[in-house]
Amino acid sequence: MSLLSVRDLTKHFGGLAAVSNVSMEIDENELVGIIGPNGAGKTTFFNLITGVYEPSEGTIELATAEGVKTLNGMKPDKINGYGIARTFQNIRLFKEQSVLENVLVAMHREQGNSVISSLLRTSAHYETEERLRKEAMALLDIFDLAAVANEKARNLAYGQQRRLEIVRALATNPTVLFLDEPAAGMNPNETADLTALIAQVREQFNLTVVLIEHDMSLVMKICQKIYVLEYGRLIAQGTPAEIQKNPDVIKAYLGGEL
Ligand SMILES: Nc1ncnc2c1ncn2[C@@H]1O[C@H](COP(=O)(O)OP(=O)(O)OP(=O)(O)O)[C@@H](O)[C@H]1O
Repeated sequence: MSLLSVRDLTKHFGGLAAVSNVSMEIDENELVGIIGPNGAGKTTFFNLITGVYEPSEGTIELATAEGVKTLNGMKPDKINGYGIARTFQNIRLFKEQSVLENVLVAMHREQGNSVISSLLRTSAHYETEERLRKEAMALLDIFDLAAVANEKARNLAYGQQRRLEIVRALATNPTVLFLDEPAAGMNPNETADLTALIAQVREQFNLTVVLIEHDMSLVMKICQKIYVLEYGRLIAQGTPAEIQKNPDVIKAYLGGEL
């Protein structure tokens, strides 16, 4: 079986089928892009996989160390515990906390550190804290954020905040990383740097990456496989080269250049 297997996934909002009969098989270590016009159902698809919404129909299965898990109906934290992490289209940081604290909070959720052990402040607790701090700093360093570790998140430049979001997702130690428009609002240089970083961390942490992105330069450059949604339906799938010449895809983008 693939790592993530989605079958006939459907989500209705009243009379609207935001996602309609979508099936996907995503393999371990694959880098997958999901594209489509505004309102095509891309974010809803992410919300279904990550437990924000429950599917109206269909199944989502993830191969884990404990066997195949059906994710339908699971809460986001539990799904995260099985190795799926995500970022959001709109930045969701703790703006008044430092960059480092933002990462540590994400790690603590993964460690399941109890309030009691924090209160007792045992030496084991201090050792764990120190190890987590080092890991957090190492992650921040990869994303060129170590120098601003003690800054409040609100003081970071926009592109840095977007990178910090990815660090926070990585801090939960995922096997699959879902990125919702990671390059949104970035300039071409920032987008190019981010593209390289995503490819690098995928390699380094042996991750599977699924990203929604409107920036075609990023999608076409790094994705091995692209899925195209339109009005909630999957209208095409293939390699970047196949997608670029697919007539249905070109039509969906109103004849625009891909
Ligand atoms: N909670 C909700 N309640 C009602 N309708 C919703 C809800 N969430 C999404 N929709 C609708 O579902 C459809 C798909 O929205 P979605 O945000 O998934 O599209 P998208 O492809 O991510 O769009 P964009 O590229 O603009 O972010 C849209 O018509 C949207 O208005």
